[in-house]
Order: sequence, then C-alpha cells, then structure tokens
Amino acid sequence: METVVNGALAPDGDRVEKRTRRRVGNKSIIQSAIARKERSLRLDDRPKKRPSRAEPAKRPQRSKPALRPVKPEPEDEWSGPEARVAPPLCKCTEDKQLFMENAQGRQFCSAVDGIGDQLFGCCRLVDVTEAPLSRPSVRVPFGVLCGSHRQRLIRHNCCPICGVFCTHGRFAQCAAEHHFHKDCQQEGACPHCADPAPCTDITITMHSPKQPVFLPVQRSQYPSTSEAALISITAPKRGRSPEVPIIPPGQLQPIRDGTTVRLDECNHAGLVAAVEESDAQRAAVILETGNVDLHSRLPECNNGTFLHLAVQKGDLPIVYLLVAYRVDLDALDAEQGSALMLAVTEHRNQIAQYLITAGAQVALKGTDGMTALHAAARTGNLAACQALLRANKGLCDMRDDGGWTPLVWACEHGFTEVARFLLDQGADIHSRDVEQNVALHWAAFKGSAATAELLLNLNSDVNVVNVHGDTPLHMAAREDCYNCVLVLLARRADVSLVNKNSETALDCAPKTGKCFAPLALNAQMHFAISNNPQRHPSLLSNDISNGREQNPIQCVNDVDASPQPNDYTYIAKTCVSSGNVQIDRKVGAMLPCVCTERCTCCSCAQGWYDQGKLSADFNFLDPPLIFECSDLCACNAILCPNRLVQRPLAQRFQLFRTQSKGWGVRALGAIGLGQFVCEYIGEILTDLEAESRTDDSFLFDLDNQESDSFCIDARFYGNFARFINHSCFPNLQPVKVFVEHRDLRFPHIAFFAKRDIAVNEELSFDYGDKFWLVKYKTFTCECRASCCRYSQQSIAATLAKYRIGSAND
Ligand SMILES: C[S@@+](CC[C@H](N)C(=O)[O-])C[C@H]1O[C@@H](n2cnc3c(N)ncnc32)[C@H](O)[C@@H]1O
Repeated sequence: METVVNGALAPDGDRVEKRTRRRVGNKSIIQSAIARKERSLRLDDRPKKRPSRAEPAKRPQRSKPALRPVKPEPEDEWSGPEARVAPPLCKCTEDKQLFMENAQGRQFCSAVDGIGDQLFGCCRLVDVTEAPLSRPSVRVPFGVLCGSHRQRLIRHNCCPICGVFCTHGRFAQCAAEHHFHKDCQQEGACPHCADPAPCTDITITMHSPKQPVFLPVQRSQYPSTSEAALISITAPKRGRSPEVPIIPPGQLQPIRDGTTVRLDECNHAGLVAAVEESDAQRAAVILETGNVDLHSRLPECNNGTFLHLAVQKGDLPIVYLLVAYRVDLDALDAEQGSALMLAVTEHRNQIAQYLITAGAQVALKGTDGMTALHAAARTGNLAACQALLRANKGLCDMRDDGGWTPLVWACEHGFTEVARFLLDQGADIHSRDVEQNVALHWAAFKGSAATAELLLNLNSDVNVVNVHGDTPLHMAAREDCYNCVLVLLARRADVSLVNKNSETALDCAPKTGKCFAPLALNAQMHFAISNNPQRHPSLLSNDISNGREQNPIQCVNDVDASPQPNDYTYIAKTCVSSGNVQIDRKVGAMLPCVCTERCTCCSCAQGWYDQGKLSADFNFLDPPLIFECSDLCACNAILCPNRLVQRPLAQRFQLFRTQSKGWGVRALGAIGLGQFVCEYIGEILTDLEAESRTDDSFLFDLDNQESDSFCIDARFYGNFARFINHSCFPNLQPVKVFVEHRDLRFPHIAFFAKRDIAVNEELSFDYGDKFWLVKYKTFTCECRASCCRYSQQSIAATLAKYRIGSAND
C-alpha cells in the first residue's frame, strides 16, 4: 500500500490494486460504520417535472433483480459465457436520475472506504447539482459520490451487502471481478451478479501519490450525508422554476433512519402494508425494487390503486413517491372515483393540489358523471373548488348525469360560501337540471336560508317552477324548512301558485310542521288583499287626462317599479298635425235632420242604437258605418238617441300595470253589451307619413275604399285608449262612426262592448292578423285566452293557416 490513510483518502489518483487472496473481513466494524452514517434523506423528494404521458420515461428503466441469487438448475452446464450471465442483483451501474438538494449545494462524498479493519469517510466535496444519487443495492441508502467513487461503484468495487467500498485489504471477487466482503456473502453467490461459482480471495492495495491527510474537522462532519436533504428526479441546477409543485419541506416528515426492509417484504403486500402504516421510507425502498405493479387493484380501497390508498390515508409523502414512480394519476376505482376526486371529497387539499399540478385530469367524470369540482362543491370543499377552477375554468358549469352543476350541489348541501365562490366565477344561476329545477329549488329543498338569500340577491326568480309546477316555496314547505320559507315569503314568493297536482305551498306543508302557520297566515293575507276591491295599490296618478275627461282616469301599478307613462301628450279629441290631411267638412254633405226633439222617424235613425247602446241585432262581425246626428241637426242634443260617441265618457276607467303586456286599461264599473266605451284618439296621418314613423305600435288603420288612406297614431298624442291591449277573445268592438262631417276617409273609431264587461275587467280589442304577422317575430300574444291565435304555442299554426289562405287567394 503506497498511501496509508489515517482518516481520509487522498483526493486524487487513488488506484486500487487487486490480489487474489482470501480476505478475513471484520463485519461488525463495517455494520457499525454504516449505522453511524445516519443518512437522513427526507422523502420530500420533489420531482421538478413529471414526465408527460406522451414523453418517453425520463427515469431510467428499473432493472428487476431477482432478490435471491439464481441457483442454476441441475441440468445447467455452466459451460459457455452466456450461461454464466445471471441477472444482476446490484444497482452499481444503474444511471439513476435522482438528485439530492441541500442548502449549500455541496457536501462530502458519502462513500465509506474499507481499509484493512478500519472504515473511513471520503473527504471530497461533491456538487450535488452534478452528482446523481446512487447506491450499490436497495439494501444501502442512497448517497452522492465523488467522481472517483462513482467510477469504482460502476466497476462493482462497492459491496452491495454492506455498502462499504473494497478499498484496501482482503476481499472476495467473483469471476466477473465484482468485489464484496466474504463475510457479507449470504447465499454463496456473488451479491452483484448472483454467480454461484466459488469466489476468489483477493488483496487490493490502494495507491495514492499524496500523503494521507487526516483532518479532525472532517471527522466532525462525518458522516457526510447527515444534513437534511431532499431527493429530486432532476438535477436542481438544470431546473428552471419547477413545474411540479413544491411541497413545503415542513409539511413532510423526515423518514426514519436505518430502515431495513426484508427482501420478502418487497412485494405487493409489503407496499400495501407500508402505505397503510404511512411508512414512506419502507414504501420508497419497496418501490425502488420495481417489484410491485403499480397498476394493480386493491380491495382495501374499493379496487382503486396504491394512489387511492395513499390518498385515503392522507399521506402526502407516499402520494409524492407514487407519482414519482409514475402511478396512473387518473385510474378510477370501482365507483368510478379518481384519486383526485377522493382527495377532494376527503378534504385532503394538499394532496389534491399536488395531484392537480402533477397533471391529474380535473375534468374527468366519475360516478354519475360528476367531476372533482362536483365532489368538492358537494362536500363544501372551498379550497379544492378554488384549486380546480384555477386549473380549468370550464369546469364551472359542467353538468353531471342529473343535469346538476357544481353550483346546484353546493346549494343542495347548503354550502353558501362555495355557492358564492362559484357564482363569482360565473356559474349560471339559471341553469336547469333534467327536471327544470334551478339552484334556488335545491337551496329551498335543503332549507338553506342563507344560500336562498344569496341566490335571490343575484336575481334568481323567486317563483320559478320546475316540471312538476313546484316553486322553491313548494319545496321548502314540503320539507318544512322554516327559515327558508320565511326568506322566500319575504321576497314575495307567491303563496297562491299551484303545482301540477293543484297544490299550493300550504297544501304541501306538513300540517303539524313549523311552516304551516306562516304559510297559512300568508295565504290568508294574500287572499284578503286580492279579494278586497278597496285595496289601494300604488297610485301613480289620480288623473292621467289632466282634467280632459269627465271622469278622472287613475294610473296604478302594483306589479313593478315602472312609473306613470309620460312619453305622450294626453288629448281628448283627435288632432291633425300635417297639411296632408284635409277633412271635407262641407255642410252640403251633412244632410242634417229636421226632427224636433228625438230623432225617431227621420233618416238619421237607422236603427244602430237602441236605448243608449247598439241595438240587439247589431252586426258585430261586419259592423256598419254609423252616422250620428250633428250640430247641424234640428233634434235635441240631449234627448236625441242618435248621439252616443259625441257624448262625454260615461264610464270610469283605470290605467294599470299588467303582468306581461306593459300598461292596460280596466273598467272600474260594469259595462253592458253594446254600450259605447271610448274612442281611439290620436293624430290623423297619411299612410305615407305613418310609414316613416319608427314606432308603429299605436297605429290604427282607417282603411277605406277611397284612394287616399289614413290612420290614427296615438304614439305621441292620444287618450287612454292607446293603452288598450289586444286579446284574441276581446270585449270591445271598434266601429266607424261619423259625427261632425261625412268625409268617409276620417271616421271616429268608437269602441263598443261586444259582451258584458265586469268590474275590473281589462278592456281589449283584436289587433288583427296584420299586426301579429309582423310582431310575432318580436313578441307573442299574452292574452291567455283559450282561443289565442298568436301565443308562443299557437303562432306557428296560425302562420301556417295564413299561408294556406294566402295561397288559395
Ligand atoms: C297600443 S299598445 C298597448 C299599450 C301597451 N301595453 C303599453 O304599455 O303602452 C300595443 C303594445 O302593447 C303590447 N301588447 C298589447 N297587447 C298585447 C298582447 N296581447 N300580448 C302581448 N303584448 C301586448 C305590445 O307591446 C304592443 O305593441
């Protein structure tokens, strides 16, 4: 031996000589030295980048060594060189791309040299960013080696049983020149290659050009790998910022030292046990053997994989290890649950976050078509919802097999904060499930008053109905959810609404439950209000005519916040605003009567009127023109029965806000069949002028047989009749009436009752096909008459009939 080492090997040029002599080893010293090495690799081994599925594996292929030396079958001849090549047991030549990180980035080489009967740690500093972790076998902990020791490891100079380098002294050598300690040899075969042939004793002499230097400080730093270290699967120096999450080191427990795993534990059952006992180090050792199929299914966790089991145990280090060993992140268990879904459901949020960043599919659908976000919302796991939506915004409104979005699940389980978060992220508050329920139905079903309030504040319709006709109030009442019922009632839920079984919410409430009394009281109040003619809805005006009508016309609105309409000028007599309208008022055309007092026998009395109304045989289907007596007539203006339209309004009317047609007009007193009701007052225009007006909603055609045609537009000037809506079952009939002239182009449009009209009944007339054939594209009829021809449901049939009719014409 040229260089005697009293503590450390000289850094450069050491050379090992071999002599074929039998060695007398000192096993106890070797073992105690290994024990002293106190390696504290922590399983906080953070892969910097998980290989994507498409990429080839970046990790080297693991060899699968036989754990016992392979004994040759009796008939084996061992004659040729091939027969002597047994599967390798050692890992000396494995190029493992695992790296160690520590704070300084440099540390002493982990090698222990056996020199005679003594053991020495190597004094070389190693840049851990350059040196991958290595070891001679799975029995020996990982370490960083200097270049020299790495070379010697590759040349099988390190004993795979005890991990000590065969540096100087007497050792055993197999035919392939692998070194080990004779005393370590257990089965009579080479612990490197399992060659069962008897080994040879050799003497190795170390040569070094330098004098050995013993540094006391070196002892104090020995063992070299005592510092806390992290394993990484890529060299830290090469890394850009890591793509796989950094798990804060404090979150992971250092693994225990000196873990030994029996070879017969390095199998499926051993790994199950290690995971169940949360023994990360044992799991690491077993995984490293490559003996366990990570795709195998475990009855212990519902036929999931080891990943499911580790998630179930909540063991982040083991999850981390399994991911590093490329377990399938998206494998589903027997109930179609992925490990991510399990983590989310069990509120293992660190694990969930780690799995997301490691590449687990967040949009995967499991049981009942639910994603991990559904699971997170259902279990009120706000942090997981945030992490999942950060990963994929598109999850927000994904529906499961029931048509339920994550928002619905959060509402159904009363997780208001989760619901608020999802709504903030743009979740659709109006999304309907397969039974047309919205989130508010589910909040009501659960009885979550806070969630219901949140949804109502964001404009969810309080009276929305599902396919059964149930409103949220029906649901809350049925479940006897008192607080929720109160919130819904306070937000104007309609107690009078009935579902398809003709039940009100009160009918659904258990008679002995808490909700029955408030619902009953509310229903009584509703009944009292809607049946009391004396009630005072919000009165917006006492007289919209501003004194222009004999009876004031009130304007009320108890439906919404619309103010009194004021975008027109109220007039009580038709006006003309252009020179294009020239009414022929020549006296000669008037033919005034000469009756005294009542017109009973003169030509004026054509039998249109009888006792102050249209005569009983009046033809409402094809009304005749009516010519009333005028100021030129000799008859008594008060007594003459041929004067109705020219008299002041006899009835009382009210302008009111309808539910779906804007403003409307109602009669405040009963009106009998045939009675004159009111006139359609507005501006007389030529058709040409009317064409140029943008709003055609208030035009009334005065079509006549003459060449010129005109209309009345009540858009800018008009009386209350401009607010009379259309009905397919109208109570008014427009009739052309002439009073002060006989110019047939300019009749008065007088509305007569075509049937008895009840108190508070809305007035209506038929706007006709011409109106609806244009307007149906914008809106459809809301008259709700059973014979309605222009509603959303009936318009198609009407159009079809119309087209057939036009074709036949
Ligand atoms: C002459 S205005 C009637 C007054 C109108 N409701 C208002 O608020 O000013 C005609 C307009 O009323 C609405 N309307 C009238 N009858 C309707 C009906 N049966 N269904 C739906 N909308 C109707 C339509 O907007 C139509 O263009």
